Amino acid sequence: MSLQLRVYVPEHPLIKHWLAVARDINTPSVLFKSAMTELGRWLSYEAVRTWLPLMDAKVQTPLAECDATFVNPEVPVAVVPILRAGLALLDGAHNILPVASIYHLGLVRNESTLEVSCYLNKLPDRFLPETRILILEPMLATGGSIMMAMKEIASRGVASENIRIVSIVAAPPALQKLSEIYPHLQIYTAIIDEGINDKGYIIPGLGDAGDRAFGT
Ligand SMILES: O=P(O)(O)OC[C@H]1O[C@H](OP(=O)(O)OP(=O)(O)O)[C@H](O)[C@@H]1O
Ligand SMILES: O=c1cc[nH]c(=O)[nH]1
Ligand SMILES: [Mg+2]
Repeated sequence: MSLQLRVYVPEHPLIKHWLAVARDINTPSVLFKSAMTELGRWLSYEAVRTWLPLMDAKVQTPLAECDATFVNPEVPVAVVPILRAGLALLDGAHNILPVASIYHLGLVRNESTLEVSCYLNKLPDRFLPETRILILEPMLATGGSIMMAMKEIASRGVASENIRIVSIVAAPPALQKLSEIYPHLQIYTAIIDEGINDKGYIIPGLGDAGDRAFGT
């Protein structure tokens, strides 16, 4: 597979640990949800590292004035969780980006055909072009869901350079589709797995992320 897009798998002990917890079939739903929250937190932390716009300023400490650097409050930051499973990453992501706006996008695969349909779209009509958008999509499998999400977001005026994806398990078919259309997109994932089975599940993956996070 030739990949032009940039896929980052951060070498971080907490990411490895929570991925192992999430993968384990014996992990109960309540702990699975915690693992997803932690993965959402640490992968979002890595994803915003070179992406949040900064602003130089001066601050007065109790003792003296000094140079300071803030996150520029004039550049909007948005988080788009792909329901349902993306909701499980939201607490962690929102924890490090507390002023971000949250725009929910509800997508579901037909379990037989794997066709994706949209049942909830709370995206605005347009984003300001400089808006930084973090998409939370834990499973990149066939790529049908993330391609629909990217199309909806990009058509609202944001270049793919300003979009980053946080995923937990990414599979080659989804990465291939993304790279063909969005070569400058950056993806932060806990692991790249070997492939998908004939039912569209990632192998070894972690099973159905939505069902496991919500106990259904
Ligand atoms: O790359 P794809 O083949 O499109 O698969 C990925 C999608 O599959 C799951 O959603 P699902 O349809 O199971 O909905 P859920 O999150 O509500 O469980 C997962 O949460 C992703 O959104
Ligand atoms: O393995 C997979 C693939 C798609 N969606 C999931 O929740 N798990
Ligand atoms: Mg599901």
